[in-house]
Amino acid sequence: MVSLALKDVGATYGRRVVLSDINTGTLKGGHLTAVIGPNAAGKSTLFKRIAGLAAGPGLVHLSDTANGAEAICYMPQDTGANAVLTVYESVLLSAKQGSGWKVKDGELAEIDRVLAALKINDLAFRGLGELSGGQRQLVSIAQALVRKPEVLLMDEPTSALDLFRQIEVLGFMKRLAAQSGMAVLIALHDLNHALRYCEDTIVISGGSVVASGPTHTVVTADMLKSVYRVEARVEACSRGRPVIIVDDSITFG
Ligand SMILES: Nc1ncnc2c1ncn2[C@@H]1O[C@H](COP(=O)(O)OP(=O)(O)OP(=O)(O)O)[C@@H](O)[C@H]1O
Repeated sequence: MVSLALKDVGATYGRRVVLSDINTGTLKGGHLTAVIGPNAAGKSTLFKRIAGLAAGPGLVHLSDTANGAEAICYMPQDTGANAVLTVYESVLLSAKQGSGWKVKDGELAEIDRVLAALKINDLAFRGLGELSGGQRQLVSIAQALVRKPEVLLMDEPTSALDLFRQIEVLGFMKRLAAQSGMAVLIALHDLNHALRYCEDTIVISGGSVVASGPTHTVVTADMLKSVYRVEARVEACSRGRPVIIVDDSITFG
């Protein structure tokens, strides 16, 4: 099963240093890791650096991969819609990326399977340009999944989805990771989703990792206060699951 580890990783845009000294333990395939932190902390930049789309020092170390650097797929936060293509064509194009244009029956069946799993098969022959924001986000997830990555970096994949689809997609990703051994890193702003679906969590603030480990040990009232500047409690709900209750924002000084 694939695993990923970051050693002294940094990222720069030109001369601007955005991330520095990012070290992680081994991030194992088979489960979801949340990457959380305030706006502009560096979450997207970290994903771009891991995917080789941003420059910087340090080592992104992949072990036990069948495909090397090709194993990594980055699903960006904002996906431009090529209005000329249908949903099906765009997903097929993504599946064929870097592997020639001959299409096998199995590949078409895989596209059908992914569209059905995300419950968007009814959109297959609609133009991308005529979709809603949430529909486009589901298509982006389909485009990433048909590439069968070993490491999938999902940048706020549920930000445009309604409540039903948020929990459907995250539950589906959790089952898929467990079945396939894929390592999934998900940038999230909804920390209750991190608590519910992600075994591990990495907290980025100001371009550095300020906490990491099993989610329930990382998402605490103290972290919410120091990193997010909110007064909050993590309490068990009536079903025994931990949930965050935010009481107030904190203004320092
Ligand atoms: N192409 C770029 N050139 C220069 N600076 C950039 C570029 N992209 C991002 N930045 C800067 O890098 C910092 C980190 O941005 P990044 O997008 O990684 O944050 P983020 O944690 O994903 O934020 P958000 O939660 O708001 O999406 C920010 O200060 C941002 O302005």
